[in-house]
Amino acid sequence: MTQSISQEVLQSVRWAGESVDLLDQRLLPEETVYLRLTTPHDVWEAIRELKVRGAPAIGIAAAYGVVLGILGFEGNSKELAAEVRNHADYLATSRPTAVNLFWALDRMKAKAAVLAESEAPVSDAIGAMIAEALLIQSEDEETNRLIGEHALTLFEDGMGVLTHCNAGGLATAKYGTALAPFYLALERGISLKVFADETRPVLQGARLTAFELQRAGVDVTLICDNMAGHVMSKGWIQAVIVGTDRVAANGDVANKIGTYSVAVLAKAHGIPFYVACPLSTIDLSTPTGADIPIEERHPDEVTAGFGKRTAPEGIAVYNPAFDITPHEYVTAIITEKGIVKAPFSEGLKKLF
Ligand SMILES: CSC[C@H]1O[C@H](OP(=O)(O)O)[C@H](O)[C@@H]1O
Repeated sequence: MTQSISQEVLQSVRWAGESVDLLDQRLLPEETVYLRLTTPHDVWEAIRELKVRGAPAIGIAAAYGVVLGILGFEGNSKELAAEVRNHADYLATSRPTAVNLFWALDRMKAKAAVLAESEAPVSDAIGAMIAEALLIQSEDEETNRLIGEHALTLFEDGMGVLTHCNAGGLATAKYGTALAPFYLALERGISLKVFADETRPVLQGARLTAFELQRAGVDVTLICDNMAGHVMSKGWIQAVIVGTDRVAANGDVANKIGTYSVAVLAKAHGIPFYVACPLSTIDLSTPTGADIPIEERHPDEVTAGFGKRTAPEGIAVYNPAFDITPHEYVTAIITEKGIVKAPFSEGLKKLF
């Protein structure tokens, strides 16, 4: 059951003791509404319907979704581990591309397995599972701050930086990945001019990145996706930085649809193209971008987004939510452990 409650802090997701408070990002920027989620299905639906979105935020929400499924569980810790696996496997069906969803769920299953081995009393085991989900969220906050520090070394005062989609605080526990350096730059008096692609069809750039950055006081200019090449040709962009939903072992990057086009334009203009992500988004078990499942979403996102029909009824629609940027177009991958440059296969392995 979900209900709306008011909240001051603009945090994408928060554990509330026996429920999850989740910011309904579909309603931003006009409305700030927190939903109170109480079941794993509530969380599954929130992820599927983009009430919560962004790879790390999805993983955090899913971890809490597992916890919601085991509150009050009666049995032993081995039976609890089986219950955790059931809820995790269900939540894993919500969206296919962001590896953080599976990374977080695997981490919760592994924790439950350790607790089962130790034959911990089930009430202690449930407490430990709650603590693990909270740790996933708190670690992500610190990770993003470190990503921001490393990314900021790549930017100079007065630079124009373009970003695509939303890889900010709303997509993570806090700060964001690609947007983290913008917040740090502001704190340190380094002036960056950010250009945010609106990012059709769901407009995460217009509705979320522009909202987040404007609210923080960052110099941000909103552009339509088809303007990226134009602003680059005018010399207004000295770097591009984006988030990602999954980095393959060879450095190929899955990210919001339109990212590949931006990467090709950046290369054509000799502009560095940076990808910011935590290690939890790097998937060494996926060899290349061709092996990353690309989510296809409902045609209405394209033809009737936000309630206004903008195409004829029944028109054929192709609506992939992500695309793959080959590693050849990536200048560097910025993580909490530092900046990785080509050859990515070697550099990424060394992070672990
Ligand atoms: C920091 S991960 C952000 C990443 O997730 C977004 O996808 P979605 O809004 O569909 O969850 C987009 O690809 C962002 O770059």
